[in-house]
Amino acid sequence: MSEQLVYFTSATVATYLLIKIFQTLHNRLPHPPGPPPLPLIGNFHQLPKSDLYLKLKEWKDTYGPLVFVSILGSPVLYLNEYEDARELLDTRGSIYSDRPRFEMATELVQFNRSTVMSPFNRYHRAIRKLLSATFSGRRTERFEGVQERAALTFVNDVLQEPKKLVPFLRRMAGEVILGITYGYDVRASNDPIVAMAERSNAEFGQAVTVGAFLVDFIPIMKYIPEWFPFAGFQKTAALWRDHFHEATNLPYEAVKEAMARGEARPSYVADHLQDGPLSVEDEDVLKFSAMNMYTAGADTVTTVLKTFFYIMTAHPQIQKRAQAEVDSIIRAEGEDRLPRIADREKMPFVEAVLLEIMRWAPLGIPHRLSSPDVYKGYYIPKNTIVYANQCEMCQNPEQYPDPQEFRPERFLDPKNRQQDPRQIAFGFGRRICPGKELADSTIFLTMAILLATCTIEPGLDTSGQEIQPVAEFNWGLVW
Ligand code: HEM
Repeated sequence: MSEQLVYFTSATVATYLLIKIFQTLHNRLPHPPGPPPLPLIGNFHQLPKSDLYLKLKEWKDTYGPLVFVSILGSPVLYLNEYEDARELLDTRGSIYSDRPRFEMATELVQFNRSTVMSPFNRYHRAIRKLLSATFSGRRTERFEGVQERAALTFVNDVLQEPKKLVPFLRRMAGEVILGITYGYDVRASNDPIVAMAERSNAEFGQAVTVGAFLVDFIPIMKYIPEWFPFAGFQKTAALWRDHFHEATNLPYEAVKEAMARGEARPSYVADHLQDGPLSVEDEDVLKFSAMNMYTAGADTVTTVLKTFFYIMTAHPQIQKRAQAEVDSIIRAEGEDRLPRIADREKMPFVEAVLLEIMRWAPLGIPHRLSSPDVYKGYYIPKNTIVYANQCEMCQNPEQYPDPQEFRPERFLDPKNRQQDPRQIAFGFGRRICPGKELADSTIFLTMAILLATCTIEPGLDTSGQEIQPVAEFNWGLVW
């Protein structure tokens, strides 16, 4: 054997032994602390049906910033502090950016083709590259006209029929997102594209409900053919898959046809089709990511603006101060115009109201760890589902004194800068929300236009008494 070969063989054996020793040491390290699990079900029985955030708070108070549980055999880690989320989900993002896999939702129905459920792979990277070319940084500024039109239509509609506030808000969010993604004008009622997207979104919600489908616990069942007795889930999966593809293809094909007629408006899809036809793979990347912008973004924007309405009715003095600030800019020096996004820097109080609203963040969307890791002396196994507990981070009293109080002024004191909650609410690392700039500017502009044109007050009951709204949050994946 040549000297070189001996050298190479010994180096390989030594490396192998080192890796083995390293793995053995890791396996001896404890998991992060958490409530003791039961055999088989783990901590499943301790998860409440609602208000999960209260249980997570209790666990945080007992076990500390990192809480490790096991849910039906799946390891789950809750990150309660911002610094841990930054370190794991951002800095170590190359291994903390996968998503949970659901046999029914992601594999059978194929929701893994949408951005939010895609595994962390080449397909996901291709999606994020395309999205970033249209949506990141200040690139959405060219769509301010779409945002302004949608906000004005909303104000007009809600002044005429205030009871339809929530459906109108949702339509406004849809109009902005579909306008920018496809150059599409949403119809005033019964819009076919919105209807299809909403149907698919509702089916997604059902498909990812833990415990709804046995195939999620017995993955081999996915090979049972559709005609087999008790294989109803296969029929459901096929139907939902068709709906998902229909919702994805229809608006995409409409843009292609409009481009062929020379009538397409600027949009995300048109941006990426203008250089000629795409390969089948690239078309998938574009059309599935386009549809997911609506399904991921409409609910969240609606919820934040609903919270704005609640805050304005609950705190009339905050509304007055915000209105005075908006008026001082748009009616200055004989002007009388609507607010624009460019006015933002001159409206620090309205900005602070927005930040304080964003502090009511929900639990984040789960990431999945794709190889084992060691952190702060704890062993975190491969496939651990990792949640940034954004809700807890935004209520941290060390960062935000009296966190339960709605106090926009907390963001105005230059000597005591408090953390921008958008750094938490839009998630982390390579999965950070790709619609964050669009969401942020849409919310700001809508708030400013509302403050410039309306006064928001509680409704009256039949005896003329004010109905005081109550804040009730459904703290799920969204809020
Ligand atoms: C205030 C409004 C919004 C909030 C608070 C919000 C928050 C989030 C959060 C927390 C995530 C998960 C990040 C992570 O996994 O760490 C996310 C992902 C996502 N958001 Fe948003 N979002 C908002 C609006 C929007 C809008 C308007 C759009 C589209 C126009 C959008 C599109 C998406 C998509 C596609 C993903 C999946 C990203 C991926 O998995 O790579 N979001 N968002």
